[in-house]
Amino acid sequence: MLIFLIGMMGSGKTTLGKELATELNYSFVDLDAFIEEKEGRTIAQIFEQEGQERFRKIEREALQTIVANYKNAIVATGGGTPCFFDNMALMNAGGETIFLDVPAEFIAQRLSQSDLSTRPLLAGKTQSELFSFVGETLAERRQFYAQAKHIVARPPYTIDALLALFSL
Ligand SMILES: Nc1ncnc2c1ncn2[C@@H]1O[C@H](COP(=O)(O)OP(=O)(O)OP(=O)(O)O)[C@@H](O)[C@H]1O
Ligand SMILES: O=C(O)C1=C[C@@H](O)[C@@H](O)[C@H](O)C1
Ligand SMILES: [Mg+2]
Repeated sequence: MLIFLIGMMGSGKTTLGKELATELNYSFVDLDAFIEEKEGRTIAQIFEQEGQERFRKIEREALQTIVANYKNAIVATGGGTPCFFDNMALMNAGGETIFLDVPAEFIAQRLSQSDLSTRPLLAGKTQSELFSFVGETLAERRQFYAQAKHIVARPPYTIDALLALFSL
């Protein structure tokens, strides 16, 4: 089974995805890391050198490669992945999708304690800009995220909550 974790930057896709893969003895694929390895440069460099539009095409192709080549894997997607092309339909057809619906205030709080320079959409933002950006972006993206087959909408955001979705 392929399980895609979706949600905003900072919702915990990478952190929870790694734990879930270990628990299920599945492979773990982080879409951002997969792209960085394939391209030989960081996400920030891709944005800087070629812009977001090109990044979204690279991201779409990487997602197609993963759907075609992995069988039992947890895939932590990028925060924007569900919102471009028909990526949501591709993931729903290829496996199970789980939206980590973490409130904007939690996310902004977590992100404010992390390194923003690796996240090009957040780099250089002040604390108050970060809080408004997260709130507004989540509101815009919700229509895409909400197409997930499963939604974890309240704490605790733990792997037990994810395992319970599949009665595992
Ligand atoms: N359940 C949690 N409780 C508290 N903090 C958490 C939790 N999950 C993740 N974090 C922290 O939040 C930050 C972002 O988590 P993580 O990198 O897993 O998010 P992400 O969804 O993969 O984000 P991105 O889309 O930017 O890759 C990290 O600093 C992580 O330690
Ligand atoms: O939310 C987003 O649009 C992004 C999230 C990250 O995972 C990266 O994919 C990139 O920084 C863009
Ligand atoms: Mg991540």
